[in-house]
Amino acid sequence: MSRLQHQIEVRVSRGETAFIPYIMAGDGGLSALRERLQFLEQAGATAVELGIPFSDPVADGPVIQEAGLRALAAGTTLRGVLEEVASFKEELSIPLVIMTYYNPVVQLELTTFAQLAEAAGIAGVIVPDVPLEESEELKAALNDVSIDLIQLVSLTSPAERIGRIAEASQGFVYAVTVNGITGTRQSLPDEVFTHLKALKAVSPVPVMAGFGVSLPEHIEQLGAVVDGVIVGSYVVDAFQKGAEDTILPLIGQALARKDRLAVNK
Ligand SMILES: O=P(O)(O)OC[C@@H](O)[C@@H](O)c1c[nH]c2ccccc12
Repeated sequence: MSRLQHQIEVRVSRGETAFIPYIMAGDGGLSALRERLQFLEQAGATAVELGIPFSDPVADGPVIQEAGLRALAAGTTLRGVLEEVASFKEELSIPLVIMTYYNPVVQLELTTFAQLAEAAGIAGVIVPDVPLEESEELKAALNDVSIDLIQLVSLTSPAERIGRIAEASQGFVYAVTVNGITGTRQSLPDEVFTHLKALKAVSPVPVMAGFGVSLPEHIEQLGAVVDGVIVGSYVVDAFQKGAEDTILPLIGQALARKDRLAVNK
């Protein structure tokens, strides 16, 4: 079974909400990566989504875009990140998910990417600009080395498409809770919860909700309907300010057991 799916299910079976922070690889220099990953593992993250900087990040909001620019200025490349992770992977026990646009993958070549990712112990890959219909080749290359290809689903897609995406997704399915770009915000619209429940009901893999999650309340509310949350901009901003301790209350909320009676009903 998928390592990612297993880790998420372990957390959920304990009554927790799975928590996947996103960080931009190479922000703060590639040498900061190892320490940041260790910090997140020790703090209780379920897995980490590791972003690869790219010059044209169409889905990224301003915080992630700026982190990407800093990482690019520091000379960060997809190959460099994977080689760096390979050098310390034994020290980490939580799974890593690479988030990259397709262009850097194509430049590296699909099979080289898959081999380097395998050598780095990567568990899953997210490529937001490869739609389901065009993902076969990428999926085959990754599955050859036992790496999951995670699909993103927009909650406003037709029900039939949502079902197909969840069926095809491996490790978990990434539920995008806002139309638009990444970034923090105050409250989650009501219809998000209705859509998430519908997705959860049809998905054979765990459902992780991301985009705009930045407060403990968001995690409490989302944890009641899905398996976990992904937090990007808040985490990237915290590391950049040297204020990573402000991530701890979010992880604390995710680790707090939900009311078991309610959950088991
Ligand atoms: O930053 P937010 O709103 O917390 O959302 C997570 C997001 O940043 C991360 O998962 C991500 C960064 N870039 C992406 C591009 C597409 C999908 C997802 C992402």
